[in-house]
Amino acid sequence: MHTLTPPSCFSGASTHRLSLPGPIQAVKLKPVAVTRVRAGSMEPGRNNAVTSVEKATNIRWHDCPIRNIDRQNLLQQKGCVIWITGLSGSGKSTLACALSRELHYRGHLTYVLDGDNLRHGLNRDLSFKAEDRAENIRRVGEVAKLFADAGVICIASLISPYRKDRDACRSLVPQSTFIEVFMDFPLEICEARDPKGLYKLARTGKIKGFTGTDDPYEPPLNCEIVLQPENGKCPSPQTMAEQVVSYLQQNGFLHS
Ligand SMILES: Nc1ncnc2c1ncn2[C@@H]1O[C@H](COP(=O)(O)OS(=O)(=O)O)[C@@H](OP(=O)(O)O)[C@H]1O
Ligand SMILES: Nc1ncnc2c1ncn2[C@@H]1O[C@H](COP(=O)(O)OP(=O)(O)O)[C@@H](O)[C@H]1O
Repeated sequence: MHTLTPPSCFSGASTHRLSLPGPIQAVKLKPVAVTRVRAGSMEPGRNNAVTSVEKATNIRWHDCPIRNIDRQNLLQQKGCVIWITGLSGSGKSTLACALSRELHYRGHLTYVLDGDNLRHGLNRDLSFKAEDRAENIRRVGEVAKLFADAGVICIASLISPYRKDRDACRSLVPQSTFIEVFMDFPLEICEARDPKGLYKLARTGKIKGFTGTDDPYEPPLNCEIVLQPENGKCPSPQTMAEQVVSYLQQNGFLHS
């Protein structure tokens, strides 16, 4: 059982008192100026729901008295983004689940953002061309940032083939809270697994632009954790999950 400490932003600040919810007062909203994207600027063939979005201006950040540090104290952990990248079939989803389970059993709150799953909803409008992959990664990076800010250990598992897209996600969160994990397993291993039969379809030309066969994958140059075969054998998902948990422990993400 944790003791609730007052939110950090309240200490010594008599003007900042936590008030109990009272009657809701009507707030008169000022009109928000919008910049409309001209119809002519819409890209044909692309999802115009994205390109025609009205960009709001005159918007201000609204701070909330309960902050990240307060949520961290409550959860006894430091929110972070564990970004698992690698080829299809390299074991990203398997590791994400093993890690989530391992941390959950140790009493930590996690959430998995899996590329395949998100393409059923949030990212259902995106294809696999480079700009859509970039948008896919950008959106997941933003969602992961919110989870981490909520104090959650957010595990994102996506191919995320482009270095600049991954680096852009890294830059969204406080330094050291983005932990990039590279599934450094050669194409031959991933292709031999081929659990969804996608490599086979790609090799026979039935899928175009498949990562690793006819689309690029840029390995990280300087990531936090590299997982590789050992003595020609792939470590078990449990062993790899424990390696990531050790990193989290050693770097102060797990308070208890
Ligand atoms: N052309 C092409 N290239 C790569 N992958 C493909 C493609 N078409 C479909 N799939 C399936 O989509 C899954 C990858 O989705 P991601 O969102 O992780 O991809 S990306 O990060 O935007 O590159 C990927 O899942 P994983 O096998 O789990 O990686 C594939 O099952
Ligand atoms: N460490 C591992 N050792 C052996 N097989 C694995 C390992 N990790 C994953 N697999 C198997 O490899 C296949 C691909 O794993 P998956 O997690 O779906 O990869 P990805 O999400 O990168 O596409 C699955 O059939 C899975 O059971």
